[in-house]
Amino acid sequence: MAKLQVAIDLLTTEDAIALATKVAPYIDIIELGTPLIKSEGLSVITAMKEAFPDKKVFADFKTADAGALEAEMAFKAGADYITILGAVDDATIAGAVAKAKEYNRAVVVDTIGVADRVKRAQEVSKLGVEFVELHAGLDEQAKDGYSIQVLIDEATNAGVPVSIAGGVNINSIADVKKSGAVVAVAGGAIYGAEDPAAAAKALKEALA
Ligand SMILES: O=C(CO)[C@H](O)[C@H](O)COP(=O)(O)O
Repeated sequence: MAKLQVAIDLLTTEDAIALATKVAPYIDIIELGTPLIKSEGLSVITAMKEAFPDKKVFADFKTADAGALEAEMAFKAGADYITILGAVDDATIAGAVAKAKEYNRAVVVDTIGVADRVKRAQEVSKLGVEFVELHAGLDEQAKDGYSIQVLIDEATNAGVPVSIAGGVNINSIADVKKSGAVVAVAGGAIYGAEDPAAAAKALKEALA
């Protein structure tokens, strides 16, 4: 069954932990968004892992260089996963993967900004990453004509383990599931909901 990842794009540790507390029963992976980590620093990773030791904590670093160094920072702070950008040199991804092996953690490649996401997903999968995030970021989603269907079609054809991120919600979750993605990432559909727990529960049930 595909896992459900909540992307916490809030700005304080307090708000992030409060949200995670509400949705934890329905969530497999807790993602600390890039703005949250920039706002609070590495301490938010440590606080989240201490609060939820049984959940996977995903640090959305979106690292562009110094993969080994940044991976070590994330893993030492308590992260189970770090994201490295797919648009960068293979050496950056390979450096992070080597560190992940040392710490028994994992690397996820984020394809935000990559023109051919499927081709890059297939390439970086050979470097030993856990899975590849087929991702349309918040700015891309805000553009006229954006549809998550493009990510769903890409996941269906990827042939390597992928997640989908970019507007996953209750209307798209059935197609996300059908695509074979190993993880469905939902941010705004959960933290922006009037009842985040109910929203997470509905998404989790749709993946079952
Ligand atoms: O990484 C991100 C932005 O860069 C978001 O966390 C990701 O796009 C998922 O959020 P949403 O479901 O709100 O699109």
